[in-house]
Amino acid sequence: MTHTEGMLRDGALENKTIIVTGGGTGLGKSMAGYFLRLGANVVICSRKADVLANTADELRQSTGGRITFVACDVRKTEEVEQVIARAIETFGRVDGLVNNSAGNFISPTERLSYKAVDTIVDIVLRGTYYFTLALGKYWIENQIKGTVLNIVTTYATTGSGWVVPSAMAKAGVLTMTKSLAFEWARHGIRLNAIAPGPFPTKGAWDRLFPEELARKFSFENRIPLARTGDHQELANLAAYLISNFSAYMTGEVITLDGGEVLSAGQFNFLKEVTDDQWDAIEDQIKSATRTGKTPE
Ligand SMILES: CCCCCCCCCCC/C=C/C(=O)SCCNC(=O)CCNC(=O)[C@H](O)C(C)(C)COP(=O)(O)OP(=O)(O)OC[C@H]1O[C@@H](n2cnc3c(N)ncnc32)[C@H](O)[C@@H]1OP(=O)(O)O
Ligand SMILES: NC(=O)C1=CN([C@@H]2O[C@H](COP(=O)(O)OP(=O)(O)OC[C@H]3O[C@@H](n4cnc5c(N)ncnc54)[C@H](OP(=O)(O)O)[C@@H]3O)[C@@H](O)[C@H]2O)C=CC1
Repeated sequence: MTHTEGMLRDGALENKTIIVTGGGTGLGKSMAGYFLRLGANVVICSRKADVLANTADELRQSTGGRITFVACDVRKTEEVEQVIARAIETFGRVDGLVNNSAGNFISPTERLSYKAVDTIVDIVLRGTYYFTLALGKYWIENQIKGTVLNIVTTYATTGSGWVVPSAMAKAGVLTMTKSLAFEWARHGIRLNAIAPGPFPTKGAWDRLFPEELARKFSFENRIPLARTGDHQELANLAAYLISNFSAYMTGEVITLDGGEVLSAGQFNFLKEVTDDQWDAIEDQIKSATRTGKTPE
């Protein structure tokens, strides 16, 4: 068994219909593909109909699963409602939602226009709560114990410069996850989140790790486990969180980042110390301890 293999058993998502926003590309596409392999019906949506159509064809062929797509800008409530209506029309009901659509780019904040900030916040925060609110109303009215999975980021908790609109919006999504998890638990609706570290995708790399940066920074130095994530690792966790296997978990955010977020540890700079230096340091500390000991 390796980390690039599917984790859940065949049929683990049988009879579930799951909407994956931003499911035409990147991590959304990988999650959608794995959900199909586990027997789910999948609806993918985003703005680009041609990208969605190609992905739906590809995944239908590679998995033999049931998938449909609807073009939708998550910032428009009427389009969000159309996706849900089409999912119900096609598959009879909706059981799960993965809020994965996002917009982001690195920039010094003082260079941003108001519109640039609004664009990111609207896609990430507004888009997520529009979809969650619309489905929550449907689930409560129809007594369906739905599940929401929100894809956030590690800096939703730590904060981060140079991606401030995304950090503000993802933090809002995280707070919504926890708040609604409590409020809607009485309806059997669960909400959880994943905070991924770096997982190579064209969308993220073009906007957050362009060539100019890639030449200067290496993931091997940055990430304790010395690699980026594999899409299947994220899909495995997502499938678990959207499945009934996680029925007792709600309001949780799970970090999947090879330990990247732990770099704030105050003594982590000691990574640079060699074995010989440690021998000398140990001697110094022990000697200071002996000198400082109170005589018996
Ligand atoms: C050292 C190691 C670090 C490695 C890090 C690795 C990666 C870690 C990942 C961390 C977390 C990742 C989170 C993610 O969200 S990744 C997902 C990224 N994917 C996308 O963003 C896909 C969708 N994005 C887009 O479509 C566009 O990028 C955009 C969000 C901008 C939306 O496009 P749209 O066409 O709707 O908008 P406009 O082009 O009209 O732009 C709107 C305003 O924004 C201004 N803008 C756009 N880009 C920039 C820029 N680069 N800098 C400054 N301003 C920008 C644009 O000018 C518009 O404003 P104005 O009209 O006022 O000019
Ligand atoms: N890759 C990584 O390292 C990390 C990613 N993440 C998160 O993972 C998720 C997926 O990102 P990733 O796969 O890397 O990047 P992608 O760019 O591939 O995915 C973003 C998706 O969002 C869709 N989208 C953008 N704007 C809208 C909109 N207005 N309405 C509907 N859909 C929209 C895009 O499709 P379209 O353009 O057709 O609308 C695209 O499919 C995001 O939430 C991101 O924040 C978090 C941490 C790290």
